[in-house]
Amino acid sequence: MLRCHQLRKLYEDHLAVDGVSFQLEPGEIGGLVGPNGAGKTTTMRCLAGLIPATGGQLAVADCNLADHDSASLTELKRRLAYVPDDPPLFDDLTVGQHLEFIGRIYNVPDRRAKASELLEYFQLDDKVNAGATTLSRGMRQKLAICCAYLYDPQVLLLDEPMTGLDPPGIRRLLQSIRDRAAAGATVIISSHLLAMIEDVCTHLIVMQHGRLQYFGDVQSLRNEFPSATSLEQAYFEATARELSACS
Ligand SMILES: Nc1ncnc2c1ncn2[C@@H]1O[C@H](COP(=O)(O)OP(=O)(O)OP(=O)(O)O)[C@@H](O)[C@H]1O
Repeated sequence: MLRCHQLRKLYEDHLAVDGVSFQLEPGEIGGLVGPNGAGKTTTMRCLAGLIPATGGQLAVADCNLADHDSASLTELKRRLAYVPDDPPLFDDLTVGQHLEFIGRIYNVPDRRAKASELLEYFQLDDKVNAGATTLSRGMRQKLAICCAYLYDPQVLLLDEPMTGLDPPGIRRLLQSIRDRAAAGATVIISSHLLAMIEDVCTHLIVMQHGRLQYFGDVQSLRNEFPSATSLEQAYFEATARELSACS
């Protein structure tokens, strides 16, 4: 379960996230969308416990992040995976060594078999001995996703996960997200590729200028924007509402 209540994040004098609230249950997939600078990555980083929130209450995978204390953060790390849009890898490790390392620190049973399965699924099996610095952009992204999946986190936060992926890679990633949710994970996927996430999301979280413009399940979205025939159209209507309210 993931609960974000009145989240605020101030960077010095810039209010990047301003009172954002939403909630997702196990099995639900939230599409986090909004223009550049809307506060999506900041929200994800707060939910992942990487940066402290300035205000609000965050409960992620049964960990209360209000105090940002180290015990909660350690427990959260066991239960959550955050894949940033430009995942940091270890330059000195090969693909296989990345998975071996993550498997060891998370104490994953059958880590070798799981790692092989993931590498095969994401068509990285022929790169098992390749150094991280020799990978293409899309391969780096796939490896980071394999590392995240290896320990079966309860909550997955994927920031622009399709960046650099080829069409088969995107298709496999989206199917894997559906499968993870069907197995009980809670997932947030942030993306500008609205047409691609449309079929996978159960909920939509629209942010703009740090504020929540819309949160609800896909059915409510259809009721809220009855004339919109696609997620993209609903997105434009949701983000235009604020502009018209300001003018
Ligand atoms: N470390 C930081 N210090 C100061 N301001 C920051 C910092 N990180 C982000 N910001 C600002 O906070 C706002 C939200 O940034 P954020 O990266 O969360 O947006 P985003 O919705 O993820 O954007 P994009 O779609 O471009 O990735 C922006 O105005 C950005 O300039």
